[in-house]
Amino acid sequence: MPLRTVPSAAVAPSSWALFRRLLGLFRPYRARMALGVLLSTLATLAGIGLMGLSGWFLASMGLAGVAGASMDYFTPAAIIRGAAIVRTAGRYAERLVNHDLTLRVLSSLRVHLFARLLPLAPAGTAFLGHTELFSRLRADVDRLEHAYLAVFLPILVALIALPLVTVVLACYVWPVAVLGALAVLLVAVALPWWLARCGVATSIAMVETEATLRALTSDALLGAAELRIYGGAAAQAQRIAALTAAHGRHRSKLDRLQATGGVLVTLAAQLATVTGLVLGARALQHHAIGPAELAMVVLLTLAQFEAVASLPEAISQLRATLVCAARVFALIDAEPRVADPAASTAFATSAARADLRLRDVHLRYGEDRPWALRGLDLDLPAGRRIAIVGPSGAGKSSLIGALLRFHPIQSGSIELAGRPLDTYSGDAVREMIAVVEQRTHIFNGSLLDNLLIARPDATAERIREVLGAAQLTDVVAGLPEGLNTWLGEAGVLLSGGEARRVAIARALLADRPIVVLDEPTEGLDAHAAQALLGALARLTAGRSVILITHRLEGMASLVDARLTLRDGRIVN
Ligand SMILES: Nc1ncnc2c1ncn2[C@@H]1O[C@H](COP(=O)(O)OP(=O)(O)OP(=O)(O)O)[C@@H](O)[C@H]1O
Repeated sequence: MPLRTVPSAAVAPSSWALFRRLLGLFRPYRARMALGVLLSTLATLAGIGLMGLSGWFLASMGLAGVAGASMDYFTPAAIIRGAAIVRTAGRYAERLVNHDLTLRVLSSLRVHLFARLLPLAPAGTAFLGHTELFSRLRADVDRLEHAYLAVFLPILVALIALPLVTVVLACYVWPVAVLGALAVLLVAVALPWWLARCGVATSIAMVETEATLRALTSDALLGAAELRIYGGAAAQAQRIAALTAAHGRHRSKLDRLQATGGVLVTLAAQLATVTGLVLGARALQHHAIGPAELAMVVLLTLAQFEAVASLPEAISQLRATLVCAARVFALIDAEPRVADPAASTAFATSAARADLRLRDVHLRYGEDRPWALRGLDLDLPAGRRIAIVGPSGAGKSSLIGALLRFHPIQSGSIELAGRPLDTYSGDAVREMIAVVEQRTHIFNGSLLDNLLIARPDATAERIREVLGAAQLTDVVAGLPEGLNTWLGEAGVLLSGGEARRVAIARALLADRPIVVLDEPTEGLDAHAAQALLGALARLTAGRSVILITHRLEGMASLVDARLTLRDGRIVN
């Protein structure tokens, strides 16, 4: 079973453009960002200073002891203690501010992404699938914190802190300062660049493998019953195992690269320190510095690497982060297939005006796909009730999709209340039409939550009324906590027929002038179906009804006329 993965084209925008766009998300939080950078720089400088000062202090104390001289150790000891406190407190505060900032950015990004996704559904999201969308909303967004915390912040801190260290070192032994700066540049720029180059293909492959693995695992869990019935579990498990192994290979290649980076950083730091020691000793010989200052210079040379030590690892992971960013931005940038007009026509909400008129409507799901609707004409004056009867594949669901502005029509016209449908926003159209679909989604919440989606301010009396009309009163009485019973994921506590009735109750509660009923009695026994139809007739009185079905049997009393849909057009 082939699964869609992230197309490599998803990483097409340049890394730099992606990185800049990613950082742009932090712009509204400039003040917090400045505070985070300041605290981080302070903590880093305090750590480096602590090392240098300690070296100087211990060496001075030792020398004073050997020479039998007295020395004021209170002041340097107090400064060292102060630096230690600044380092610890600064690190704590820095974590607090920077992680809080990142979480704020990611949660607002998630909300924004979700808001962008809704208008895309269902036409623009169906091709990706739920797992892929969920994966982008969760895992990809989570990974984006890496760009700020592990890459941008350390680079900025190093850019501010290290020139200061270089200046201090240059005041004592300038060749050590120059050498230290060169070694730090090597570690902070050349090494990460090389590591990123070596890991680029693996990083992309790893993100793609992770996404496919998530999709495959979720598919296997959702289809567990089918896999067991038809014996496909072993093959699915094999596919998951193969992908897990591939993921492991990518991961260990990146880990090896990171480990190599770590070794090279340590090597560069130690080489710089030894060379600093040699150059410092020469300065000592020429009486340019004292012995205690030599200890300070050598330890400062070593300590400055603390500011850049994590960069090679962070930058080697940057590519994977940017791949995730590309996946997230691709969703944000996706244009809805059905665009809302710049200014939506306001509805005169009276049900009496909700005439529907379709002329020569053509709809298909892709240029290479056959027409699902081909020249469909339909008139539904306000308050009229019609049945559209057609075999499977005739275009019944496509008609609903076109009416709700979920799918664009390629030609023809649809008018609602005398105006073209495309002069209304999708939301405005959907405020006029309630639909009970064939495949009803029951949300992971209580029965009451599921009803209130349609009308959050519904009164208890109205809820009782629609429950009665949808033949749900006994079902609710049998639930452990009545209306407040948690229905579980996808309403697992309900039978198919009960879920259908909840959807009907929801549509009735929505109280819209046009009601579309897609196979309302499917899943009900003859007695329950009759009772439901009677209730539907009463409750939909005065509204337009489109009853969509394969067979009208037993439901004819609900409608005034019967139309037949075949091959995408009304044939009688
Ligand atoms: N999202 C989609 N992408 C591509 N093709 C689609 C899509 N939805 C429907 N089709 C195609 O459009 C045609 C009409 O399908 P539609 O679902 O509208 O028929 P239907 O009458 O509702 O069928 P059924 O009664 O089986 O639900 C079919 O050939 C179907 O394969």
